Amino acid sequence: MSGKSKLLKVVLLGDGGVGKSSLMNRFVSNKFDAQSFHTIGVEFLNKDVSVDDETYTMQIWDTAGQERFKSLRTPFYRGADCCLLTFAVDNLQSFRNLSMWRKEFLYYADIQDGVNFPFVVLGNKIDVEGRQVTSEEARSWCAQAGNAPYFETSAKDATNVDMAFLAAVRRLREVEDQMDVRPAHGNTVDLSKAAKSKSSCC
Ligand SMILES: Nc1nc2c(ncn2[C@@H]2O[C@H](COP(=O)(O)OP(=O)(O)OP(=O)(O)O)[C@@H](O)[C@H]2O)c(=O)[nH]1
Repeated sequence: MSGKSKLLKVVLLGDGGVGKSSLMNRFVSNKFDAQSFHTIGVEFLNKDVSVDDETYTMQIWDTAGQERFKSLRTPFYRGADCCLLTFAVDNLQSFRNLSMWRKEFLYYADIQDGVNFPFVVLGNKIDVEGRQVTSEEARSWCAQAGNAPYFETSAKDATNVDMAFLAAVRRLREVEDQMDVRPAHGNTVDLSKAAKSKSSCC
């Protein structure tokens, strides 16, 4: 791939054990380790991709989901271009914690406009029996969280893994396109008022 690809920082978040490292390894190296160890802090891997004729280097940051590693992972959220919020469909608590993960990300990444940030949600381990979260429940959570795209994945058998990561790039492009066409109310300077205030000043 040419040296012109854009670098995208993608952060993977979710409870410990939901399969974040396994998803990253499946996507980047097409490998799966049934004995995957918990991540300590963060790790990252790069993968070059092509989406709608544009090339990108996805820099995927895999974070440690366990609570005790919070202070090690949060400094890495700043500058993220997209965030993959991950839970395991056989673990209800990991689904309930999605709101907490979204909030933690927005706070430490210092992002005010969460609705317009490109999140993608992954319900992983769909190959496992004993599902505790339905697709409808997951979709309805995504709808109220800025309409984040939702994918049901299996890092084990590779179901939808590529699609979910590439969706993060597409979501980012969509959000950027929306921002481009939206009038910039917050930054608009009313020149007539500016002129008035200047004339009344000292
Ligand atoms: N059956 C099945 N097992 C999976 C899948 N994804 C991950 N696992 C297993 O789940 C366990 C935890 O996976 P990890 O990828 O280490 O989870 P993690 O989210 O990175 O965990 P932390 O590093 O603690 O945050 C490992 O034993 C994996 O082999 C999947 O899609 N299906």
